[in-house]
Amino acid sequence: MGVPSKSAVACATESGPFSEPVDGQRLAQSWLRCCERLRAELGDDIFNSWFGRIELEAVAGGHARLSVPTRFLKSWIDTHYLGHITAALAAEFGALARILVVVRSSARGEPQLAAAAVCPLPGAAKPRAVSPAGPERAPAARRASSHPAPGAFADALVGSPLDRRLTFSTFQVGRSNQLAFTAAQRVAESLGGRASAFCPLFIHSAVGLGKTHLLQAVAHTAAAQGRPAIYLTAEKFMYGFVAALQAQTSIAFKERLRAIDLLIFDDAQFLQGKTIQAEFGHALNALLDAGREVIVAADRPPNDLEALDERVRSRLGVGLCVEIGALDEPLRMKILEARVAAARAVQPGFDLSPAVLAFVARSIRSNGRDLEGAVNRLLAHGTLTGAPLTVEAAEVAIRDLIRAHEPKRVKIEDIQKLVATHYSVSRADILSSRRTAVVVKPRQVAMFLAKTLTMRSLPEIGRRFGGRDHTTVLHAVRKIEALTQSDGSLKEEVDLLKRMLQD
Ligand SMILES: Nc1ncnc2c1ncn2[C@@H]1O[C@H](COP(=O)(O)OP(=O)(O)OP(=O)(O)O)[C@@H](O)[C@H]1O
Repeated sequence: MGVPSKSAVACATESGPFSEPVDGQRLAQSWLRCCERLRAELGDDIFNSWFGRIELEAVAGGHARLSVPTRFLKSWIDTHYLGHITAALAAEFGALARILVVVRSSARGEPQLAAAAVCPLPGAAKPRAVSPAGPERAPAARRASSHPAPGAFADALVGSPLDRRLTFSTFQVGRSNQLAFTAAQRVAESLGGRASAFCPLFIHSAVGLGKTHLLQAVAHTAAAQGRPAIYLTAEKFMYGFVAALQAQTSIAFKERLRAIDLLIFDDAQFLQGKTIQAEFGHALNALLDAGREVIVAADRPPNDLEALDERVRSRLGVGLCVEIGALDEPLRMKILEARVAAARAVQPGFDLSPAVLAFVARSIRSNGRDLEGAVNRLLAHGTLTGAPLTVEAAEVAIRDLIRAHEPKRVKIEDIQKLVATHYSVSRADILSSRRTAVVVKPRQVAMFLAKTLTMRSLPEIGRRFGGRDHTTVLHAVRKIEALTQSDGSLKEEVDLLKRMLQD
């Protein structure tokens, strides 16, 4: 346990219940009692999450000054727990005119535990009586910052497993991922030095477009350099935090997390639970304030992570935010060729003709995972049949992968039903020969949708709309096309119907 520094203790001069500065020993003992009260009042979870790093620095002149390591924690305490702290301090020192929470130095390195009274870790031996003579760390604080704790806590900080194939050299670069690739490389190169200019780096994309691949590439580079970095999925973080709470080592967990140079955080969209999110925000702030490097990936940009606390979102959004776009055909081809070359290392006879490669690159547009799946299918097909792989055979082998991503087939009958319901007419009205405005408009909209959402020809659509001529259909299509250019609300209506039919 440390002693409040002389200057901190003596700085307040106003009169009040404690117009004389409280001496270090009394301060430390009183704060320990406050902590016990707060823990009893708020429960272990909340206490361990928020109060472990608060230090009572001074009580004098009717004022108390507490310090915390980050701005985030300060604002959290100010908003949520100032009343509790005020009451706990009042029980020790009588009513105080002002409670001030300040942020301690954000320089790298350990918090200045020696200069203030800190709360004990749960389960730690009670701190010895404080010596007013000089700075000395509490046994609990010493354990938190320098020794790995056993069991669940140690396991929680091992990080998520890395796939050794996911490196920068196996990542294929194209138009849609060039920026994300370059930024991730910069983060990897800046390790150990100052944080890159665009920290935190936030990478987002739809599934399977290479976020994890890039993040793990950064982690491999860090590992090769022997830097203190950790790759964590949101799931692993949540497991680690809950395990640490259960093992009553959450403060040590947080200390360890904040001692790293680089946090690589994947699948941020899965972060759930208020306490856990708050902890993540807390760790994030501590790292960023200390100039550490942070890289985060999610399936959407920070602002769209609705489940995340507003403050975490905005903190994530202050650095560089990069989207990986859909893989275009040349990039799909590069990924396929690289995969085939890797497969050949395991099975030397394996190859795909340029025609098959082109067919796969053209047909599988979804993502890297499906491209990988396609190569595995074709490899298995070749191994099992021993026959040369034609485009026709390849089509059969990967048919389900292609189908899974084809746009939903829309039926003319469904269009007619939906449009009729939307305009409050019957399907029979749409198919009838009635020419009143109330029926003509829905009929024309339905014909337009049939032409744009299905592969049917004009004559076939005419037949399906009560045996009309194809010129009638063409007229309807042109008319709705023209109207949607000038009439915004009709355009919205048609777009909505389209979305409803395609979902
Ligand atoms: N540009 C690329 N070069 C090489 N492989 C790629 C590329 N993009 C994606 N892949 C491969 O596609 C597969 C899926 O990629 P990854 O897991 O990185 O996607 P993700 O964006 O993290 O997806 P999710 O959102 O589902 O987590 C991996 O095997 C990865 O190696």
